[in-house]
Amino acid sequence: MVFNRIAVLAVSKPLVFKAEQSMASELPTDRTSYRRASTRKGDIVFVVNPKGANGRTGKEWKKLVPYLRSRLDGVYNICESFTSGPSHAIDITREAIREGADGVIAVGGDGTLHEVVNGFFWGGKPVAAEDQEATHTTALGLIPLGTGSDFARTFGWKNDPHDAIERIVKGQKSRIDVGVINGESGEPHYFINVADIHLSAKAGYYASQYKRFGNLCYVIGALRGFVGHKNQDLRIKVNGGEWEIFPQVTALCIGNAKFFGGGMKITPNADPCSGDFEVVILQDFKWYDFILKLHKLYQGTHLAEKNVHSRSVKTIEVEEITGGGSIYVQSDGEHLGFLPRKFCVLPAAIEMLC
Ligand SMILES: Nc1ncnc2c1ncn2[C@@H]1O[C@H](COP(=O)(O)OP(=O)(O)OP(=O)(O)O)[C@@H](O)[C@H]1O
Repeated sequence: MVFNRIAVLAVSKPLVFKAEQSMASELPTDRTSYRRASTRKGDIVFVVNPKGANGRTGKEWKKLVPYLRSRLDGVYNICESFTSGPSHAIDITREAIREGADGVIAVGGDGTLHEVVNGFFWGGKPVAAEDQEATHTTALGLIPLGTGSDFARTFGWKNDPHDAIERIVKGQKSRIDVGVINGESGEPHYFINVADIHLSAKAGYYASQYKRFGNLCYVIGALRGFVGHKNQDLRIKVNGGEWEIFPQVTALCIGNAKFFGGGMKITPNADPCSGDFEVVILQDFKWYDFILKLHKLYQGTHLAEKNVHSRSVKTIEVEEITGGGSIYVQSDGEHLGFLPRKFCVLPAAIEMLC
């Protein structure tokens, strides 16, 4: 894989912190990545999606930099790297880990976090520092500045970047689980929040086209998702057991954490430190069920409904019974393709600043 290089911005003397100056209105045209600062104070790499939340992330980040500098200067080298487009955060993260960064912080929404998490892996294995003598691992961090920022909700984190910086300063870490998704071919794909199938995934696919409307994008996405929607019979295999048939599935959601779709508590018992996913299957929902039961989905009280099934799993395979690969799959709000897919939990796979 070829990496191009982007500016490295470090606060430590003699290096000059250039974060404010670099926040140009134009993005760098070359796709470049993180390079380690020369002093060995410990590097924290901030992977900033300037286009997150319809450009709000870039503006908020610019305002945040002086505060960040005041809180972290003297403790860490602060390195910032702006993403130039989709998937760039993956490359930046891999390079930062190989170079021995102490932390990689996703600055943006769940999509940016998702890409940073994918950067912790390569070729089906965790990425490691090139320096064989490195004694630390790279921790994942998050400054939630996206449209939905659903992952942060599980931890009860407010959408306040100053709080997020305090978490980085405190340096308290927990190991959290990551989900891995395998398809019929290709590289495994990783997720940290919720992976979901069918109507919700189709709605998410459309919602991503309306992010300029803020949280309203999820309503628009759901309305568009309903057009032509049909509940489908699906076959699932849990923890390597027997295949089971679930008729008339509206959506199947695999939660490593609890929230998706801009605050819906879809998998209310999921816990990213548990070593298990919570799987929630909605069956035979009609459009009016969403109107009548929407408040329950937001409160996480929908599990008591008779056509909602929930269970704790370590692996789940999902297939269509009939049909030709038209059932949408998304992970962490990012479109991933279509069924079939296999989802496995990787317990305690990443150390997170939380
Ligand atoms: N420079 C860029 N220009 C355009 N798109 C980008 C750029 N960098 C990253 N992206 C893409 O932007 C998408 C959305 O980013 P992000 O998740 O940060 O914000 P959001 O969608 O507003 O928030 P949320 O996912 O929490 O709703 C990601 O899928 C990512 O691939």
